[in-house]
Amino acid sequence: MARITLQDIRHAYGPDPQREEDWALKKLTLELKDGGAYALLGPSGCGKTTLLNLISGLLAPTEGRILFDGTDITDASPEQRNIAQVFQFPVIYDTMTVYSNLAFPLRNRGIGEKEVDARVREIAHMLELDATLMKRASGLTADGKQKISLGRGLVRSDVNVIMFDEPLTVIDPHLKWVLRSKLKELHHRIRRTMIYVTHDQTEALTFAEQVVVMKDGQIVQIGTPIELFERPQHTFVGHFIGSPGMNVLPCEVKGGKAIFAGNNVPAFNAAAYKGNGKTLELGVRPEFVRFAGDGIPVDIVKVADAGRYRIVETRHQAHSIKLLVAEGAELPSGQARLHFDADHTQIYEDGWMVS
Ligand SMILES: Nc1ncnc2c1ncn2[C@@H]1O[C@H](COP(=O)(O)OP(=O)(O)OP(=O)(O)O)[C@@H](O)[C@H]1O
Repeated sequence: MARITLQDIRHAYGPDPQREEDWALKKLTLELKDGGAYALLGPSGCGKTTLLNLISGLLAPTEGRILFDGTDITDASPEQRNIAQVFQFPVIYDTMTVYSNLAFPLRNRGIGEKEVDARVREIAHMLELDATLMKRASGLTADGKQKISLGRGLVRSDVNVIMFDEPLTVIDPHLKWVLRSKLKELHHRIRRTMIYVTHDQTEALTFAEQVVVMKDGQIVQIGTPIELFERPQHTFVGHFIGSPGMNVLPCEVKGGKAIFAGNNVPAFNAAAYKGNGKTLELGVRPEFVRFAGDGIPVDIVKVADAGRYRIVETRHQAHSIKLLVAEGAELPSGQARLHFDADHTQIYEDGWMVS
């Protein structure tokens, strides 16, 4: 296991990067704790795979250093870094049995058969592969084959880090949630440093203790699922995480008070605003908006059933504001007034939360 440090890392694929957009990964410093469960989360093209490949050694950074437990491994090969990787698609030997596939990474390192057998059976049991252990891998479904890939990634106990790159893509939707929770459980049991790359917020939030949210080659926030929900440091995090995402509304701040379309809106960090950023916005998640006797006047434009609650879309002038209302709770019709929970209403300056 290892603590992973990325020091002033930057990466460009082309030669001679000049402009900001030439960098696939903008300058970042990041420390991943020994034994932590991390997710790299962000939309396609934000730099997740680039970051993962820099850690695994498939790519050499244009700038900066990478350390494992304080030792500089920037120039070390992927083999020297001692990493296990699970990819989007199964990487297995079709002609071998499930058992031999799982045993392979261990036998390859000269581990004794007694230990091989114990590890293989333990991992197979965790992944519910016991019944198929002596079957040929070729006979398994795509789900089953990907479980073998996961098992091969998890079976060694001497790796510095286990990396998962969108590992559940080929998994049937109904099995996805089973494996998501299984991986979390596995992390609790084996406590290896794990990095999980995904663009799916549910996967990231279920698996990780710390989620690294990325956008345009930059890290916009690192936090626990609760921190990302309660205190998005950037409007992008507010939008990207949550369903529906955070309401982001234009505002002004005067004398330490936020004003949205002529309405005073208490916001927990309004008094901290001192700058003169180009864009000022307030953010409040639909979970922290409620109907009230007085407050911002709105028209109700749409109600969508989402199971245990309804998503109500309202409009104030040209601005859409969404809120969640519990199933069975009474809904006003036509017009209503909204109250934002001040502790969960925050001001953003040029996209970043004012602090
Ligand atoms: N081999 C390459 N050569 C040139 N540019 C690349 C290369 N690989 C990635 N890029 C560019 O670097 C940026 C980051 O890509 P990266 O694959 O790291 O993003 P990602 O978040 O993993 O996306 P996805 O989820 O689609 O895999 C993108 O603009 C991409 O076009």
